[in-house]
Amino acid sequence: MQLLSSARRYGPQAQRGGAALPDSIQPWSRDPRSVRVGIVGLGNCASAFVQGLTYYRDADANEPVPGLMSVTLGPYHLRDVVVSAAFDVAEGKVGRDVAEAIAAAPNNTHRFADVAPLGVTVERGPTLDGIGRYMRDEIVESAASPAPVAEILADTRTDVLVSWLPVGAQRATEFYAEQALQAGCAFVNCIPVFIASDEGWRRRFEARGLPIIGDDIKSQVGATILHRTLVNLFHERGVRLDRTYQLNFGGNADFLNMLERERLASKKISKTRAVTSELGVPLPETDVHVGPSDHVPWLLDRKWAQIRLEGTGFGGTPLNVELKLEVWDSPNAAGVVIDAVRCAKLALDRGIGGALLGPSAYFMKSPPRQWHDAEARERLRAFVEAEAP
Ligand SMILES: O=P(O)(O)OC[C@H]1O[C@@H](O)[C@H](O)[C@@H](O)[C@@H]1O
Repeated sequence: MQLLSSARRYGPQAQRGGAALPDSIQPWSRDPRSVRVGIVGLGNCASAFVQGLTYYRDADANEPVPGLMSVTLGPYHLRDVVVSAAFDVAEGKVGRDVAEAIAAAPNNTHRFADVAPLGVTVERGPTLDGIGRYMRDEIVESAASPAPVAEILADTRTDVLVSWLPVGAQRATEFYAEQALQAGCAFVNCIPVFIASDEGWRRRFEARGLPIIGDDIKSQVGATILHRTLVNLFHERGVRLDRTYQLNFGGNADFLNMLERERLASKKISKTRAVTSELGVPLPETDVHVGPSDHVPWLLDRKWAQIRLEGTGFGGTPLNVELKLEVWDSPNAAGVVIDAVRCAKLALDRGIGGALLGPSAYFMKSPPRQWHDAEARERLRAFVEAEAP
């Protein structure tokens, strides 16, 4: 796809690196048959997402397909999701076709599809706080100057902007949320920076009539949903939970980046709240430990989670659960995002703006409103079937 010149639309001062962006870009007519997705951050998660679009292209909507929650969602088959724009900061990715960029270092996820060139070139986004201390050794920053993001989103008629920025990228996340608002895109925030769960941001998306789903992706069968399910089970079956931990380690850039403890504040809050929100009776903070724990390079994009729950059962007897989860981290999250972007597009189609509560609760660890996963799933169904926002 040829990106149209932004100069044509807004004049020279709005070109690459230029300052003046319009307050908002006029809405263009959206294609009712496709979901056009802009990607921020061409890391492992984006790789799994893009590979999935190829891998499941011909999935049969009439039978269950291993690995997929939904082949079709509303009117959209998975093959209706197309990549319209992409942004990164790494020299090995900027200026390349998306299909090539997803294979570039330090990406190290499982390769399960041969992706043909998409005709979409990765644009240079601004770096801001997007490269952590430990990532500086892994990433050579592109020498290109930053592209005018909002204008590219508008020119490429992007419906939904998805953020897969690294943990701790507060300013970069806010920058892209702002660009989505200006360009008229829905926003799906997969990282633990509070946007959908922040009232101020939520109001701004509502005022612009743009949907937002966030924050912090909850994997298909990942550490968070497993831990939540067990905590809820203890409660429902009358076992008192006394203390619990969830230790996560893996070999991808996410885990390397998270060795920088200062970047972790919002991640720990997000993961911990996702678990403690399932508690029937609150526990002292000292008895709950949930978070990323270490980087083990040879695990590549695999994530291992060690989860323990210690409780008190009938007659005061101890009842403990110890489990280990082994997953490929990014493919485990990608399918969830393929559903999230289709929900965001459905909301655009229906003229619904602001936070999508049911989808956010089902897909994300830190939604604006938490529900148990079974209820969130029911609310998601009601949203897709147009019974509720
Ligand atoms: O397995 P969980 O707890 O649902 O979390 C998984 C996701 O958490 C996100 O914060 C990571 O950036 C993703 O890479 C990861 O897949």
